[in-house]
Amino acid sequence: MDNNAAQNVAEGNASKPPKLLIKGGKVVNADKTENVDVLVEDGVITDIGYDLAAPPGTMVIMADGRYVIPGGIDPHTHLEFEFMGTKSVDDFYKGTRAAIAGGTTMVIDFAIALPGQSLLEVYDKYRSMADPKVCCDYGLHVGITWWSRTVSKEMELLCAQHGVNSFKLFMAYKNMFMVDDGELYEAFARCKELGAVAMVHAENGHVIEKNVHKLKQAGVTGPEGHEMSRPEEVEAEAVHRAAMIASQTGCPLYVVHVMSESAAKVIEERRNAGQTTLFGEALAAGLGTVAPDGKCSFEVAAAHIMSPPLRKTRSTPLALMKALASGALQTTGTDNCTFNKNQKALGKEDFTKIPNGLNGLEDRMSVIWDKGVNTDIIDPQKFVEITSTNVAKIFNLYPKKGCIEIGSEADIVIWNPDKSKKISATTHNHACDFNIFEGMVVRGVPETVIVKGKVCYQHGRLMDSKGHGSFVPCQVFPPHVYGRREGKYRPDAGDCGKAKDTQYCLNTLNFPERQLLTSALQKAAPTAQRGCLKLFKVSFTFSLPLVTIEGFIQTMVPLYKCHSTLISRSRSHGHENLLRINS
Ligand SMILES: NC(=O)NCCC(=O)O
Ligand SMILES: [Zn+2]
Ligand SMILES: [Zn+2]
Repeated sequence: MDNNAAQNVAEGNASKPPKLLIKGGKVVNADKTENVDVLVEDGVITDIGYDLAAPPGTMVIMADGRYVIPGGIDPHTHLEFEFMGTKSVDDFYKGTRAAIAGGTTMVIDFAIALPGQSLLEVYDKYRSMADPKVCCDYGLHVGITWWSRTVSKEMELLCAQHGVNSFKLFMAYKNMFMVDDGELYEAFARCKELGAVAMVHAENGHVIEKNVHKLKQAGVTGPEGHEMSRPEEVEAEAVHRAAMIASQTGCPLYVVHVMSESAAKVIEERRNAGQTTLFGEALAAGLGTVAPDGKCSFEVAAAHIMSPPLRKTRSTPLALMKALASGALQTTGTDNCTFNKNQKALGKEDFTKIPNGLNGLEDRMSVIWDKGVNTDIIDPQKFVEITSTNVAKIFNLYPKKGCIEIGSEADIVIWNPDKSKKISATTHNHACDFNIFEGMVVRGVPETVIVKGKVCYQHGRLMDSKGHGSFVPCQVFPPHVYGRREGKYRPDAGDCGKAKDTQYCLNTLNFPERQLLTSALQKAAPTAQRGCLKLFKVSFTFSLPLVTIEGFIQTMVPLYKCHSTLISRSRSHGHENLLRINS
């Protein structure tokens, strides 16, 4: 490194980040691992290759023996969130600082409008809280807790003018955030029209209310009542219901904080049945720990309370990790929503008043590496996929984020798989006074964290990065979710009249997409015959998202035991969009 570059890094506040050359590391993307060097200029990756030379003024970072991975993207945080009569203590400064210390270089937070409140107003409020102080980039999901024509219109404005492409609906928190099935339907249908991703907090709020009432009648007021009131099936039922409504509206659905094996199973089953735009997110908390046993103090029990609850079942973390490994779940977040002990004490006499939420933002990457990679359940590529790439794809940030490619933003982590750390509230960078992973020793830590080309963390030291991050607009119609579109999306296009023989014009097939695709494939299948390897060929014209169809066919075709499947787009048959499967 030359003198100027060295001084910039030492000060940590250079206005223009120096050029960086990361040498000797193993670059891991979700789809490949290569021993290559990475050159960064002006916050962007400008070259990747063998033995790259350092241009003048370049800071060279040696990464021998370490992995070079895309910075983590946490799709689920609640920073300075006003909730249950108090406010989460990690604000956009402390929270994003803690994120960087753990190898996360972007967060997506939730701007949640209260019933009757304008979505635009709450969005503006979040922008003004976050913009001046975020240390890394951030995006916003908007929470919808009521339904009206105004809400519908504001969703459109948020998508068209404000860089929002995802909306969260709540099936729990009755009388606070909860919407009913009709409102879910309206919101999902609107998301589909706008090309947005619907998100859901899936728990049955009515059943929880009844259970709370029964528990209180029986004299249960302590924190143990929380999990008792929200058993696994209460979560699983809501996941199923939300997925069904998403299917009926044709809307992609992202289930946040999947906390139980039963809920993960519902997602897996529906995906296997063809609902391939159903996505599920596990949390660091659910992967790394379980609910404490009943003998612990109020303080400890309350600190672990979130919704859906951390499960007592000791097999849950492993089951969730396996669900990520198999692709049944796709992403990991944290739901970082931190409260101090004095805030948790609001529920000392009544468990329903304990503010729901816990930490994870700083520890997510190491906890998942330790519980997933070190145990051989996932490999480093899968780690990258579930901590960064899939989030970038689902929320349309890819390939700007979520990968190490030429042209991508330089959000890069040099990951030391051999170094360990002991997690503790006494040393963490969060604002809260408790850490649910207290005492856990994790092997695999970030050594250097580069955010948009600036070294923001190195060897345990955080550089001052207040305001270094910025808001990242997320565009609608993520190709990963809605398919690759050319021109205008045509959800209502009619039969083109050109489909012949084994061709089915899917323009005529609207809802429910899955059943219609199934029967179309079944009609094509006789030439293949169930269970044999005979060739068959079928072409579809479609107005549906390509990814939906590709994903569907990839799950369907093996049912017919076809030898191999090639799916390609063709324009040669006079169909604007022709999907051909050769098997
Ligand atoms: N999850 C939780 O307990 N707190 C944050 C709000 C939410 O995501 O439901
Ligand atoms: Zn939630
Ligand atoms: Zn949340």
